[in-house]
Amino acid sequence: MFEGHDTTASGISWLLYCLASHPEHQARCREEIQGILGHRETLQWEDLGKMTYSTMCIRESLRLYPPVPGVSRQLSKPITFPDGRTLPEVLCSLTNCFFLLRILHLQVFDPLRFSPENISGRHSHAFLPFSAGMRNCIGQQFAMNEMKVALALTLLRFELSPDPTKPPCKIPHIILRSKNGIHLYLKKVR
Ligand code: HEM
Repeated sequence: MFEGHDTTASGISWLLYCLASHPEHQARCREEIQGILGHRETLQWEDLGKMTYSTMCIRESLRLYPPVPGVSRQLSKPITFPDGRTLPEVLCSLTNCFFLLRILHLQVFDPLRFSPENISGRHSHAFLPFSAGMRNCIGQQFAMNEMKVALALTLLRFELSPDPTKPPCKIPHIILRSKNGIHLYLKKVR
């Protein structure tokens, strides 16, 4: 169940963990969602586009905890780089998004990395949770919307905090999981 199921489950789980671990960002997302919904308890399609801060948090969570830690490709023909070095056709090249995303940036949860001004000069391939090119994720918009809905409906009802006795232990298999699960406490908001 790679496409569209385990990926989204992983994305939502790590997102909730990130926000549980960063109450200040969790509160800001909740305020944003409450401001958009007012007295409503369900989301409308138009609401999703207004979740600016929550979207930045989702992207930051995908950067630190990419549900697909790596993708592999087989070259259909050899490539020669400008400096003369070549990659042969048979080589299966692996882009380790997990490595890439974590090494190129600080390992601190900072949603403002994805503010409009901060992303304006950034290369489009600097952030690759959904891969890129011809075989990128066809469900990425759907996945982002699923994550927004799950986040909004959860934060409207619950305050999240991590269980300090059971920190998650990441295992970057095909899908990024936690070996021991992700344990959070939920407290009713109202
Ligand atoms: C957070 C959620 C998701 C993440 C991080 C994610 C990530 C990815 C990545 C990295 C790839 C490329 C894999 C590769 O080339 O080896 C991919 C492919 C794909 N994804 Fe997603 N995905 C997510 C959700 C979804 C959803 C919700 C759907 C469908 C509704 C979906 C459908 C697909 C399909 C069909 C492919 C194969 C595309 C192709 O080979 O042309 N994904 N996804």
